[in-house]
Amino acid sequence: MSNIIRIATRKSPLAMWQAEHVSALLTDLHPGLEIQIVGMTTKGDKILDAPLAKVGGKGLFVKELEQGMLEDVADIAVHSMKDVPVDFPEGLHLAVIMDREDPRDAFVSNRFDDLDSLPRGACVGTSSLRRQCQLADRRPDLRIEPLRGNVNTRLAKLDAGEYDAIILAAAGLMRLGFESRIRGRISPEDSLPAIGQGAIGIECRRADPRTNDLIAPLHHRDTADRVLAERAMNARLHGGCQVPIAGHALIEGDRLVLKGLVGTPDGSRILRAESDGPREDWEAIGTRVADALLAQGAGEILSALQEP
Ligand SMILES: NCc1[nH]cc(CCC(=O)O)c1CC(=O)O
Repeated sequence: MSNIIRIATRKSPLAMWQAEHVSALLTDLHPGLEIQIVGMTTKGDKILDAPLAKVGGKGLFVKELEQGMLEDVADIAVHSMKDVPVDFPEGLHLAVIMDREDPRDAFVSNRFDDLDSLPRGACVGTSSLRRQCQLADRRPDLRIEPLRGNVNTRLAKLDAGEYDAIILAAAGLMRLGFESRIRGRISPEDSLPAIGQGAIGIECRRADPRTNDLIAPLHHRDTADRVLAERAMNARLHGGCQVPIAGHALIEGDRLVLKGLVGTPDGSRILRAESDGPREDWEAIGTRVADALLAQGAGEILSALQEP
């Protein structure tokens, strides 16, 4: 056992790519280490017709992987940080946050160059309340239609003519070799990215020093400080479910700057806040941005959305 690391992952092409990526980095770091990839189907992969916000939110994609580590059928789980809930089950922790890919949203279309070129009333696919809210604010005339499924499925639906354009994370497209499908990257001013977007995290058992030591070199401090600030904001704002919240941090020298946003799905209200401070104060910065949003009424917006 001592020379093997078992990676729990979802079986979607993006999740598999990310697991293989971590596998390749670990075998480079530790020659002789053997990696086994344990593919799992999560509840979130099975329920494809309902909006995620309605069926229980993001945790649906990680619970089975966490169970695998607790039951010792896997040693680590590789996640898109965007999909990782704020809290971890007893005994597990987020050991590593890896170097971030482009965190921006991407505009993907076969006919149009960017948001501004879309004709009045054009149909745009996204199931993310965060993207929907910012899109509706900028272009209230657009028809925004739900779009679920993995990245490959979403591209296929665009190609089948179901939408004039779709919005996806640039990171997922780049990882899967679809960079050429990106017509434009949407600036954070126009679409503030999701908390953790573009970053990969590795979760493992706390009481497993061997595994923690083996993966530690994959930790990327700049990305970690940024993503932890974004997550601290999220923790203060609510907890779990899928809601129109965006958070994006940058490092400038030894300072960390965090922008946050909460809005209504129809874009009729959008609250924004920003704060900065020494990078090691990521938690306080995240909390400050959340408090500034709450002072503007974010609590009412979020609780209205979470009512059954
Ligand atoms: N919600 C699914 C998901 N989780 C992570 C990514 C993209 C990769 C990343 O953010 O690291 C995607 C697809 C998308 O939003 O287009």
